[in-house]
Amino acid sequence: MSQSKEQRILNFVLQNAVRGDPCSVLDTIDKYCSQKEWAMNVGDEKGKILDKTVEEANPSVALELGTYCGYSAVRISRLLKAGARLLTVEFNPEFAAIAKQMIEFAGVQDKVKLLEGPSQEIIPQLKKKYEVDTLDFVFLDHWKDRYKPDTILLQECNLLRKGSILLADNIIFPGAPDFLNYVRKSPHFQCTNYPSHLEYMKVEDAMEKAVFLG
Ligand SMILES: O=C(NCCc1nnc(-c2ccc3[nH]cnc3c2)[nH]1)c1cc(-c2ccc(F)cc2)cc(O)c1O
Ligand SMILES: [Mg+2]
Repeated sequence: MSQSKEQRILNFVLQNAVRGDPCSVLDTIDKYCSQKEWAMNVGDEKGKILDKTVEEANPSVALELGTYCGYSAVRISRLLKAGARLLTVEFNPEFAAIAKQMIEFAGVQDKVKLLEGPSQEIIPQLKKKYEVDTLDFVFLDHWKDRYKPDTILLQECNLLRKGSILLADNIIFPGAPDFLNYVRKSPHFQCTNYPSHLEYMKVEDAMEKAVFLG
């Protein structure tokens, strides 16, 4: 059976990156996906916006929706303080299996918990099953039509507190228009737009930060 693109990305990392070095893993994925095969990692340009937002949040508990190959899970967890943790949700079992190996190779497995399943099922379990009180940071990078319903679900489950920071990828391409409309019109969010480009391409994209006001 021919290998998947995601398996080829993982193999390239296993053969070319430095085990236990998150930056080397990120650089190696970016090298492969810019030179050989495009893939939907957040990439280095938007990754720098992600870095700044994670540093601003300095989260004890962070949530990522949409693990994919684990690029942003490695990117986020490399910045977490001692004792802090990232919960990352992946729906696709093949992606989850690749991400698990990527996270372990990067050496950040002690900071990351990979949860397999649909976000709408996992979010309501976070408090009781995963011992979450509230989330300090949320990175939305999963199916774009899930951003708005999952943001509403996070509020309904009392998982956000005054100052919780949400960062959403792909605001322009593929786009998440209902989410953007919702957070920008809501009195409960203070929004900031960060123009950028689609990973590994010259195509316009953007990220949106939405701070929960309580
Ligand atoms: O679809 C994307 N990302 C989503 C992957 C995912 N990985 N995991 C999930 C999940 C996880 C739990 C879920 N629970 C319920 N749905 C779920 C979906 N979704 C995506 C697509 C593009 C893109 C750009 C240009 C193109 F021409 C084609 C594509 C760019 C990006 O930066 C993306 O992030
Ligand atoms: Mg994305």
